[in-house]
Amino acid sequence: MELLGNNGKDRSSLKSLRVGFIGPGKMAKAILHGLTLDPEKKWLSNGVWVAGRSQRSLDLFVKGFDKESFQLTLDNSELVKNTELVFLCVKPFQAEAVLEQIKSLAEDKMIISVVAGLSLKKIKQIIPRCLVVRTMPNLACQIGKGIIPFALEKEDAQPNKGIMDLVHFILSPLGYPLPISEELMPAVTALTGCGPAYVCMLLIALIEKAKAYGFSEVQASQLIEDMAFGTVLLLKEMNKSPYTLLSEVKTPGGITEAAVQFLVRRGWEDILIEAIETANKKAEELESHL
Ligand SMILES: NC(=O)C1=CN([C@@H]2O[C@H](COP(=O)(O)OP(=O)(O)OC[C@H]3O[C@@H](n4cnc5c(N)ncnc54)[C@H](O)[C@@H]3O)[C@@H](O)[C@H]2O)C=CC1
Ligand SMILES: O=C(O)[C@@H]1CCC=N1
Repeated sequence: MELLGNNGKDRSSLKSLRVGFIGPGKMAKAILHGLTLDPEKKWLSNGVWVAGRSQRSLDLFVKGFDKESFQLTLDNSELVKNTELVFLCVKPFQAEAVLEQIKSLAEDKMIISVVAGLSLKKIKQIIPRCLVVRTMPNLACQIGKGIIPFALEKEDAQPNKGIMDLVHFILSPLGYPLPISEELMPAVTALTGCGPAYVCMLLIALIEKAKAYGFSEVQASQLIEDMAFGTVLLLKEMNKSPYTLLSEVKTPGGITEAAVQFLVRRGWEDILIEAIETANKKAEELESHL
């Protein structure tokens, strides 16, 4: 595959790589923002192609960016014709139709799919001669802090090392790329793909309670968001585990312990675990239907 120059080891060919996004939605925008964080700006210098279903969605997508850097199209095939690296960012049930549309033009190109439930096998069934990467990022890609588990096809038992390095190289401006085996995709979908939603639910509950105690909306948001931010930063900067920090906050016989014991009695952890299992099951079901 020419684009990969010597199995991904030759990076000089990447300088001229043209990137495209099919599906100008939330995830594509997060990835685009993430790519702009790359210090060499290598991905955007050749012009970025974006394909969508309506001109309005395309215009909204590039709002806030330098429009000159983009080629917008309503034709997915035109995008694939003009790019070497395609981020597939449509909803799961839209993906197969898109792959069928682009299949004759996508041979020998690289497709990075973020589509939940869409297997490597399914993509290769439709486009046998493309290089495909299956990922499950989260929206923190937008600020270069995403977790990006990815799976590659395996030649024999192991994925090709050169390709693995290349994928790291492409995805690293978005955060933390993590190679995993494809069987774990439903699990990471349930944990880190959906994860920002669980964190937001916790924050919303606390913000609502702060408002009920009489804090203004602005104060309540600041109190809770900064508390959460400080907590995670403390874990990271002091290399502390959540288990340790929990025991440090929880004075024996004290106030935190009263709240923690209540949560344990009410099965808070079990509820969360069941929610993750529900998401995992849903991701597996999606995979069997796509
Ligand atoms: N939102 C999230 O946090 C995450 C989403 N994903 C995956 O990313 C994918 C996209 O999700 P979102 O960005 O949230 O959805 P979205 O609805 O914001 O974006 C999908 C976009 O695809 C466009 N589209 C639909 N059919 C099309 C077609 N035939 N050709 C071109 N464009 C078409 C839609 O108009 C829309 O702009 C999904 O498959 C989802 O599983 C993965 C990880 C996290
Ligand atoms: O809710 C969803 O289906 C997608 C997958 C992970 C996050 N959003």
